[in-house]
Amino acid sequence: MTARTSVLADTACAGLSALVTGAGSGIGRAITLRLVELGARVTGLGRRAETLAETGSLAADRERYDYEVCDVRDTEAVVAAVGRTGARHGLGLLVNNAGGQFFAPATGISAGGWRAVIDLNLTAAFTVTMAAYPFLAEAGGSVVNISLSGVERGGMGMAHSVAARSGILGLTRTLALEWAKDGVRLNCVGPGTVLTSALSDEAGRHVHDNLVARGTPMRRATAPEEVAELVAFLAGPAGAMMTGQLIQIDGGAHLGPGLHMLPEAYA
Ligand SMILES: CCCCCCC/C=C/C(=O)SCCNC(=O)CCNC(=O)[C@H](O)C(C)(C)COP(=O)(O)OP(=O)(O)OC[C@H]1O[C@@H](n2cnc3c(N)ncnc32)[C@H](O)[C@@H]1OP(=O)(O)O
Ligand SMILES: NC(=O)C1=CN([C@@H]2O[C@H](COP(=O)(O)OP(=O)(O)OC[C@H]3O[C@@H](n4cnc5c(N)ncnc54)[C@H](OP(=O)(O)O)[C@@H]3O)[C@@H](O)[C@H]2O)C=CC1
Repeated sequence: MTARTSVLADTACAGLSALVTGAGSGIGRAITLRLVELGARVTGLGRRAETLAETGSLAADRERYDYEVCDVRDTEAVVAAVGRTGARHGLGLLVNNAGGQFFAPATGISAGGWRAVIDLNLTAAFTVTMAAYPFLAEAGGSVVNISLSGVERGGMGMAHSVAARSGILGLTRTLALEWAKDGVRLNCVGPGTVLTSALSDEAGRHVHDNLVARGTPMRRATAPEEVAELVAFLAGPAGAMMTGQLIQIDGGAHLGPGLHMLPEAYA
């Protein structure tokens, strides 16, 4: 079965100003393109100008997209980029999507490797969210943090990343409580296997042979556009009473054998 992803009204995000980290590829690009298509204006963040610009060339309306080159692990750069974006356009939605990790058993993760993944997947999201807060509070906006399917059960080969994303879940729920008074909502979306080139490059055949065929009860990958539709839903009026949630979009992977990055998990 293939994915039918476009279910929202054409103007579902009209008037929304959004910031998407990692907008130059994969899931972040799909989210950006869908938000623009639904009427939002989006600033993309990432380290590579070329890929960020390419996202703009694919957008339904290039006038409603711009980008900032910024390493989200660089606090000063984040504060400046988010400040410029908020001052220019306001901020009704932040999507913390930039992230990633290498796959290794915990015994293969050095102190430096641990730090790199925690910095990218936990600390950077905290930094971006804090920089965005004044603008989100002004707009009564929301945050969507891109997490992992099965983050609450664990995943072999992902100790650093699961630890970071579990931290994000705790942060999401705590800020959902603290910022409800400002009308700011925060949610997590946990994709299962999404066939982006980043994943294929890192995991090769393991993706189809194990993650999809054995780890996913519905036996297919999640399309990036399906993740994008869910993010748009959460950002718009239909999501107005949803906060502090983790929504898994993974074909049931978190209920079945789960997704693991060490092939021995499926032996
Ligand atoms: C609950 C389970 C769910 C499972 C399903 C979820 C499937 C998930 C899919 C995805 O996330 S798709 C995206 C996949 N692609 C990526 O994730 C690639 C992204 N990688 C990166 O962004 C970077 O490699 C990094 C991980 C952020 C590291 O970047 P950095 O520039 O900081 O790296 P380095 O300076 O090169 O190295 C820092 C440190 O890390 C060690 N290291 C790097 N790679 C490996 C490796 N393959 N194995 C072991 N260690 C590694 C490196 O040696 C350095 O450590 P020290 O030398 O300082 O000790
Ligand atoms: N693909 C999958 O199956 C799944 C993915 N995820 C998560 O979804 C998110 C997107 O993944 P996916 O689209 O597959 O992967 P990609 O590698 O395509 O996307 C990651 C994006 O983040 C950006 N990025 C990485 N590091 C930094 C940084 N330090 N500063 C700014 N931007 C950065 C990259 O751009 P640039 O290099 O230009 O900076 C890139 O555009 C990640 O958090 C990933 O872990 C979760 C579950 C499953």
